Amino acid sequence: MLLKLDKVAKFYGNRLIIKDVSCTVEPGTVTILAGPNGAGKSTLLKIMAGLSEPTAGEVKLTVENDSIGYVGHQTFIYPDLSALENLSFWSSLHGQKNDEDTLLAALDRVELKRFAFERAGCFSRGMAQRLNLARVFLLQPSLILLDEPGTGLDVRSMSILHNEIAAAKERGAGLVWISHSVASDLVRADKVLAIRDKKVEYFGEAQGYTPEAVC
Ligand SMILES: Nc1ncnc2c1ncn2[C@@H]1O[C@H](COP(=O)(O)OP(=O)(O)OP(=O)(O)O)[C@@H](O)[C@H]1O
Repeated sequence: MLLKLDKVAKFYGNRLIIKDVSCTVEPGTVTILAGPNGAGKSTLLKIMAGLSEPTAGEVKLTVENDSIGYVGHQTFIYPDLSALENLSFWSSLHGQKNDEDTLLAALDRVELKRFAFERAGCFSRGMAQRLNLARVFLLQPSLILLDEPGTGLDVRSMSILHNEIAAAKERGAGLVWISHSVASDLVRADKVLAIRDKKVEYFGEAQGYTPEAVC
């Protein structure tokens, strides 16, 4: 087990967002986090990432903070640095020293190798999003938390994302993924955690989940 939530609740001020959320994330699995707009998916993912404290309940992690990769709505890319410098900087922040070949290979995986020495500030939204994915997947985290990582990606880039998700799962990472296309991404998932009306409506095998019933 990589992560366990036990009866997690979150209030913003006096407003209850989610309550009684219990689930586990196992190595080598993909869990889709589903639910309607405003259900509290991003809030829950931030709690899993340790970026937000639950108001009640427990979050148990068996991995170090450095082994959590989080892709939120912001890309955390430095516009004045090149793509390569961004990856190098990010690696060093996490105590990793990657040589140029490794960084170029990471850029190649997201089809940005030929832009390696260009300022990231000039990148299109999709390119920035792909660089952001390279940044997270490069570090090979044990737990990967993805908040709508497909936003701004075209069909080809979506397949890059799907390949990275599959490769991370293959090497034993546990992934929690807020997808904006739950119905089509179910085939890529092992489990679904669906939130509705502030609580868990479904936590179980992806095969047994019917998106229409929840969203
Ligand atoms: N920092 C915050 N302070 C106060 N309220 C917040 C904060 N962050 C989120 N909320 C509120 O909490 C609720 C859940 O938001 P959240 O972003 O977690 O939902 P979501 O399921 O990810 O939504 P979406 O599918 O639209 O991205 C929303 O009503 C939102 O306005």
